[in-house]
Amino acid sequence: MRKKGVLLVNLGTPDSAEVKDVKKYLDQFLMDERVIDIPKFNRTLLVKGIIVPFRSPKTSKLYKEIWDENGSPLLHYSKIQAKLLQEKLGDEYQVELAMRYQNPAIESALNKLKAGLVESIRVIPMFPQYASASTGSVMQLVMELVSKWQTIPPISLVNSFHDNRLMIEVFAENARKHQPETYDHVLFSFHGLPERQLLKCDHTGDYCLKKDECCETLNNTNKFCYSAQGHDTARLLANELGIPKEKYTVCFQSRLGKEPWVQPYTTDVLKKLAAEGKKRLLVFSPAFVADCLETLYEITVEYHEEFRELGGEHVQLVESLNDHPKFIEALAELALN
Ligand SMILES: C=CC1=C(C)c2cc3[nH]c(cc4nc(cc5[nH]c(cc1n2)c(C)c5CCC(=O)O)C(CCC(=O)O)=C4C)c(C)c3C=C
Ligand SMILES: [Fe+2]
Ligand SMILES: [Fe+2]
Repeated sequence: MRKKGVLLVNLGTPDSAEVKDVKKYLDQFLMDERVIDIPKFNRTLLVKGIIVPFRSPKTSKLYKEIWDENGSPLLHYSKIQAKLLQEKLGDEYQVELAMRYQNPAIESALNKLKAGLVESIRVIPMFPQYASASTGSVMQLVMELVSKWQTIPPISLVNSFHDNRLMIEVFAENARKHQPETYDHVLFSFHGLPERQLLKCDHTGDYCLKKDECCETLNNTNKFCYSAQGHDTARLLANELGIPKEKYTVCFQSRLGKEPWVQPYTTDVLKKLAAEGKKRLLVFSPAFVADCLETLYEITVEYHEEFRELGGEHVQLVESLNDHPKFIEALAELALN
């Protein structure tokens, strides 16, 4: 009997925290036309001439802060997720893990599925909210690679799972360990995205960032909008935990460059909350399914220090989905549908 193929794809991480590997990673990542979506000539000058040489030493230092005996947390948890999913789905399935950038490469994972003579392939980009720069990029590369095969099996791609019931339950469960009611305010801090990329997703050209609070409700016009899907995730989590609207803020971190990114920026929100006298913040990072540089360093170290310097006391990260059995169940559901 032929097996069904499942391909989990996360963003990717450098092969090591050393500058040379960080350079390779940033080069491949930021030269992606869906990530830095400007003409190729300008992108090459910007990425190879400025960002990679100047940013890599700094990024390498940050990676060294989170790198442990298991290597990169993102890759470590992704491997565990793939292994647990294989165990859960059993022998009728062949589960492979890939990273969009660096290793394990999508091409080699797809070749393993091809060698396994799978009867179908289900691709799960590991991003709860759809963005062209993450999910879209994974989809494009998978389709490009498979399009060259002689026999193309039935293939299906998960677009997003921002409202996945089990995922919401796991984040809520992880938050309850910290007693959310004891915090002054809750942040749902998503990875940022250039505003330009949000606008490109608006097929009407007249909705996103043109109407007030455009992303705050999810509707037929903005159903694939990263920000609108993020607000939906936050709303579901707040409902699940009984957090009233005035006690939480949706915000966006990790801005790169000088152009406007989706707002409000997490650092501005920290300043506002500190000025209002808030002392203890609970921070969710629901754009990621595993702890990574953005959760373990940017939130846990940088934002914590920044908030304390502003007069606050504590910034507490809600652990990511990582190896939680209920998240593996969520992945199994996504694989089966
Ligand atoms: C939610 C998924 C992600 C989107 C969308 C995304 C967009 C995006 N990212 C950059 C630039 C950088 N991101 C970096 C790290 C990073 N990004 C994501 C996910 C998304 N990025 C993850 C999971 C990580 C961490 C990986 C890890 O190994 O832990 C970095 C590298 C770190 C740094 O130098 O700051 C950059 C750069 C852009 C420009 C962008 C959208 C256009
Ligand atoms: Fe990123
Ligand atoms: Fe919008």
